[in-house]
Amino acid sequence: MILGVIADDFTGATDVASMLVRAGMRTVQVLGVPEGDLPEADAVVIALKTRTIAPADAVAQSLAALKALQAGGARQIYFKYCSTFDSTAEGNIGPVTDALMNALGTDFTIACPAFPENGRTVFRGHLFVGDQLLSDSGMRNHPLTPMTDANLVRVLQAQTAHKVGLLRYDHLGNAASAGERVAALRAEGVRIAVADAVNNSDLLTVGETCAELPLLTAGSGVALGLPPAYARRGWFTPSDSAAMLDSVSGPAAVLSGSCSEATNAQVAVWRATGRTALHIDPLALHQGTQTATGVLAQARAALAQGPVLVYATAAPESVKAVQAALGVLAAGELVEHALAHIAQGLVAAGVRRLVVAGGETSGAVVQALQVAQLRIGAPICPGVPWTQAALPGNGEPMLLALKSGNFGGPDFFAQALQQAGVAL
Ligand SMILES: Nc1ncnc2c1ncn2[C@@H]1O[C@H](COP(=O)(O)OP(=O)(O)O)[C@@H](O)[C@H]1O
Ligand SMILES: O=C(O)[C@H](O)C(=O)COP(=O)(O)O
Repeated sequence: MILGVIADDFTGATDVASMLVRAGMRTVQVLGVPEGDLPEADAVVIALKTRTIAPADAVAQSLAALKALQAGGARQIYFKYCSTFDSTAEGNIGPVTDALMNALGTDFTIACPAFPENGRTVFRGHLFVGDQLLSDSGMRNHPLTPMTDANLVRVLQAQTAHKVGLLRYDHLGNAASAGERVAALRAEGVRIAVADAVNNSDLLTVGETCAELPLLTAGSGVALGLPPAYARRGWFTPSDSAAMLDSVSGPAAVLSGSCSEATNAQVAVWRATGRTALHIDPLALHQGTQTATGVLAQARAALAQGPVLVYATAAPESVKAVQAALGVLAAGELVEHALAHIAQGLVAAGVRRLVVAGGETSGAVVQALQVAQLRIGAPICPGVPWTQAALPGNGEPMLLALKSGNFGGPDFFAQALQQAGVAL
């Protein structure tokens, strides 16, 4: 193993795994910290569900993942978080980064969430989503991690006691210049440098500059720049390793717990087609006037007519009203548990092609399905591949597309299902 990745949510894990596969690395994703040995691969991605949990718990799980990756022989560790730097004020990007640095005995790393292909760029330390500052984008309304400050140096400095600096765009013309700037930052006592990146060329420079650091922290974008740097060092030979997933038949479904602008649009497009779309109302769930079991029964009945969408996805004002009534974390858990229960019931009813929208949602669903490992297939869109799991017990194949909330075009759900051979 060359690269060991610790991802703080499940869609982010498949996102970075997909980027590594595209760059020719044989990549396997495991879900949670496995008991036994890690599979043999160029890169192993350990998907955790630590983005919004208590910092101490996120640190403990990340250190356990580090231990497993080190036992697997990883040369470099990559802490993967969201391209929109999703975190609460307490963390967990800062606390986990600090803990991993201490465990690895390193005094310097970078923080580079940029993913220009999906409109995430960092300029002078400020994160942009398209042409909007992060704090002006839809991410300001995220249910669990509202991002209200685009200045990443300031955001990260509030999460760590170590000095945070900036590897600015004008030092990224080439790896030599970037390396000189890194040396200067280290001499100034900077331990974590936010790295600008406004295009893929910057990511290639960052990859070459950072390929021999014990640790780097990033979104999935840097996974574009690292493999070429590894190949230049003779560490691996790129191959077309995107898994040819099995052809899987059987009913299909979409479960959506993301409330991002992109997912709201995707739900609206699906509903406009007249296909089955079943709404989960968190307040009704809480009051008992709606139950996950009841929605599951409706969904199972509708499978005979074709793929079904079950969604809690809602506009920001509706989400805020639910959170005011139930509490932020309680509302999130209530919906995640409902969608996880429905996922279990749909798989028991024969669903074998499943799209899940939302990082926390995907974590809850995949954990409920007790899936241990994913083979990474071809991308549906940048950052979202189809993956293949073996269901516990009989090992029957199942296709899963774990969609990051902000990724994919308006017609993503139909596009994904058609790519998996579903007739719509
Ligand atoms: N209508 C709703 N009201 C309140 N919370 C909701 C609602 N729908 C979904 N949620 C919660 O919002 C969170 C969305 O997070 P996530 O699944 O990671 O989506 P994203 O990928 O867009 O960040 C989850 O905890 C989910 O349970
Ligand atoms: O946007 C990214 O970098 C990742 O794909 C990711 O972490 C998405 O997280 P989300 O919770 O699904 O938005």
